[in-house]
Amino acid sequence: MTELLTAAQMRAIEEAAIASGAVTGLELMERAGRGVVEAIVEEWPELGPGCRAVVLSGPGNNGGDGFVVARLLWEAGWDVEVFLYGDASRLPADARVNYERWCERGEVVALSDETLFRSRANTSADDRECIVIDALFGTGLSRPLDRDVGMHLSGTRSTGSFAFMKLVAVDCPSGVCIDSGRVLGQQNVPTATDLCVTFHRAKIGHYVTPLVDAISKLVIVDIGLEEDFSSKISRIGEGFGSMFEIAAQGGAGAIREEALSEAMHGAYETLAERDGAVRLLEAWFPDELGKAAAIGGHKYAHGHALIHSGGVGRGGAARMAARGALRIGAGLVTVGCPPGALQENAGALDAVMLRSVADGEALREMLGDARISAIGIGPGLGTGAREAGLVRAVLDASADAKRGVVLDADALTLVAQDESLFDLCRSHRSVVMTPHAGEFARLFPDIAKRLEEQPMSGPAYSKVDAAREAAARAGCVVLFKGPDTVIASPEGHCSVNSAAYDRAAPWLATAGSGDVLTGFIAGLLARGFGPMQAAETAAWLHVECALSFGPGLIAEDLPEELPTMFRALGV
Ligand SMILES: NC(=O)C1=CN([C@@H]2O[C@H](COP(=O)(O)OP(=O)(O)OC[C@H]3O[C@@H](n4cnc5c(N)ncnc54)[C@H](OP(=O)(O)O)[C@@H]3O)[C@@H](O)[C@H]2O)[C@@H](O)CC1
Ligand SMILES: [K+]
Repeated sequence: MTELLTAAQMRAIEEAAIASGAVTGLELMERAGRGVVEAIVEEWPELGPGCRAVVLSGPGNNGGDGFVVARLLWEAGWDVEVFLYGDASRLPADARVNYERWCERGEVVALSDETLFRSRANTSADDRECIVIDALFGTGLSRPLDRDVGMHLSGTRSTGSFAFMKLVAVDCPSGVCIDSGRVLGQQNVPTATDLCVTFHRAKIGHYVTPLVDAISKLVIVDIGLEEDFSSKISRIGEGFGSMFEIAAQGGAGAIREEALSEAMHGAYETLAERDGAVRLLEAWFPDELGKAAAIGGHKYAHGHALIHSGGVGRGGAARMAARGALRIGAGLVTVGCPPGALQENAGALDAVMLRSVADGEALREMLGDARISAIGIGPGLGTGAREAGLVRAVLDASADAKRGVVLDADALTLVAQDESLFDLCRSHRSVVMTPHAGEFARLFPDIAKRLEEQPMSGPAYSKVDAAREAAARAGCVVLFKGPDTVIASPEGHCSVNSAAYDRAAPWLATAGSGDVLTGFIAGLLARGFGPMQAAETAAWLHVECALSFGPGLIAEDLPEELPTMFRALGV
């Protein structure tokens, strides 16, 4: 599990590293540029001397990285053209040094339609492979791109004149706010990018839509910023300014590392409770899985999950959820259904038990059994008055009990329709809501609207912000679904479970896969996992199971893949 950074956190890490005297900005820029070139060579080993590169550099340090890339490719025998958007005399110091180093080797052309067109015209008479390096803007983008710059960038993409064109973004595709993954201004889709090379750590925007959908491959280059040092700072967030002031008082000239770490420690202590970090659930294994598996004894020691089903002909979703809850390790799982659906369910269930539950009253009575340690309700449920009564009973009868509840699908629609149910969620200690985008908009219409508004300045409001705000408002863990699932707790803890890049599993978008996720969460809640932990672990395993099974997956395969996963994980 790693932390995703914001642009401000990344800047703070770089500034602190430079201020500590451990490294200079120029060295970091050299390492960044070298990292981009190495990533290009690794991605396209067939390219090399004689190939063409068009470098688009911007007015800040992202442009500086571009000049380094230009020089290193040129030294490797590539045919390099460099365009600058902005005024060379106003480049920041390190970018300026690299601009001058490039000028000893080649020309810098002012970026315009006309100059770029001339380059393209050359290319069309020339069928050599070409790489375009987007080093216009990185983490310093503060406002929308001028229309013409946006056109230059998307123009390189849409032109037919490049024989073999690959677009490589330095740090991030230009025009995107890296905190949110959203484009500033009117153009609302980031330019499709073949390879994005970022530095030290991925940023939040790399893992959420729309940016995550626009990048084919993300490479993270280690530019030597020390791990421990940065993990402390990334937690500090906004406290960094004052921390730096404290540290600066500690010495004349260069800030000593001891003073810095002391100041960091102080700031960390003050801000630890807020924990603004966003975790990426990738290549991650929750220790709790192993610990919980080690509990021996009676089946009740592993919890009892109740999954509530809809009426006749609507029970498949609950049965799949129940199978998920059982496979993930709940000691017992019961499907509760209306009396009329008993026969249908009985014919389709074996290890999962079955109970007839007529209405909310009957459910309340059943929940007098404190051994029922988790409930999943919503998939295939229906949205009538009887079903609203069931959801009310679940929330009422579980608020004081140590019982986790997962609300999904129709249960979320019912909560969105009835403020008194929403209030019950707020007063409950362990509810997990699992909305997809449509359900999210029904539950939190104003938040969804804010997420849709086109941002004009950064940092823009992101899916992470939306999930956090929703969780705080609902007093529940909110698992906001998608290939970029964001999970947030009311206390502000937040993680992203990505199904992108190396974990892309498009076949997971199959009917019923969300129902299985509900079952996974309910099963883990039954086993005693806390709501955040259950949601994170279930979401992570859900993608792992899909990756392990591969294409052709249907929802029923997901629970059946868990034993393979557990064996691979050594659980
Ligand atoms: N720091 C380090 O040590 C390292 C940094 N590294 C690299 O630096 C990058 C960050 O550099 P950066 O902070 O200079 O920001 P960058 O994205 O180049 O742009 C800032 C400039 O653009 C301007 N500007 C903004 N929006 C604009 C717009 N819409 N249209 C026009 N202008 C606009 C803005 O002007 P202003 O907003 O101040 O008016 C400012 O002049 C980072 O992504 C990474 O690639 C690596 O080398 C590793 C070491
Ligand atoms: K860029």
